[in-house]
Amino acid sequence: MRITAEGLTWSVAGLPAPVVRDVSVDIAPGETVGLLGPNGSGKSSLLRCLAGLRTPDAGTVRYDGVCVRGWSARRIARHAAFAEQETGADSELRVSDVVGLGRTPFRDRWRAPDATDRAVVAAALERVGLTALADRSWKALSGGERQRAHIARALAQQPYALLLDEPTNHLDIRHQLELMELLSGTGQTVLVALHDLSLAARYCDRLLLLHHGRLVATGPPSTVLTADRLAEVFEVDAELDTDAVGRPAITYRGPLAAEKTRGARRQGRPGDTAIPGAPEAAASSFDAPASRTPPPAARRADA
Ligand SMILES: Nc1ncnc2c1ncn2[C@@H]1O[C@H](COP(=O)(O)OP(=O)(O)OP(=O)(O)O)[C@@H](O)[C@H]1O
Repeated sequence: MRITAEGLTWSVAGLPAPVVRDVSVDIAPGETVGLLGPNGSGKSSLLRCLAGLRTPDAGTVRYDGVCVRGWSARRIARHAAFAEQETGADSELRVSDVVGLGRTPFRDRWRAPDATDRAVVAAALERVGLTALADRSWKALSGGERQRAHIARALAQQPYALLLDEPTNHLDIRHQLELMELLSGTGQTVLVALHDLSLAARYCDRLLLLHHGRLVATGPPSTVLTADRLAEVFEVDAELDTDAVGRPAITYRGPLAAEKTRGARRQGRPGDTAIPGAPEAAASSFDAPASRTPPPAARRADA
């Protein structure tokens, strides 16, 4: 499924500037796109706008060219699954019940899960390596296990697109790598917010870089991740090299000294139009490559 947004702006009353500011993106079917940006740059808010959980003040979100404004949550959920950073841990449910919530958009309200639902849930648990914990109480899970269960819930939704907010932040390195391999191999459209730039560089086809709510760069990892941009946006001193498969390899020397970052902060504060060093941002926002992999074929009744 292609996800496009044009001129998205989302504000919160009382804040001096919109949280998401005039963002345009075009994510091709089957693409794995990393959403990067410092804390508070608007990644979660943009994901929520794209998942229909926030109504933008301006701009449109389209799934395969159809504007989703006014769509019910159920209809959205039949197209895109959204997994948030943190959710409540007090549930009395079993792990398989939580993953089974991903089947809700396809069931009548009062119908119990059927054999298809159970098979889909079992397959999703298997894909994230949680089969052995299917009957475990949700409350008993570790943070990383819970995070993998949320991914399983999103997979059980059998969406055309996955919108994931920092899905690796509680995972050990093996599970981080496994998850990124899983995501980049699903064939679904994936937009994933990540703080780990190296993971993003290695597994994503393309990156979107947000700063103060604006999209300041988009393109393949090798063009988005440059030493200058890491200095300007993340305020770190980094050295960029190329790894054995041609992806950027980052070595961090440390945070930039305060005097070096003051200029970048001044230039990037709310109200500015764009940060220096990223003049191509607006012009290159619509550079999605042609479809790489078709969306999952056999699914279920559509909206
Ligand atoms: N409902 C809200 N009410 C008030 N402020 C909000 C709300 N939602 C987002 N913000 C503010 O908007 C900014 C962007 O938040 P958002 O969560 O989208 O950033 P983020 O890039 O996902 O950050 P992080 O990397 O820390 O998770 C933050 O300053 C946040 O405090």
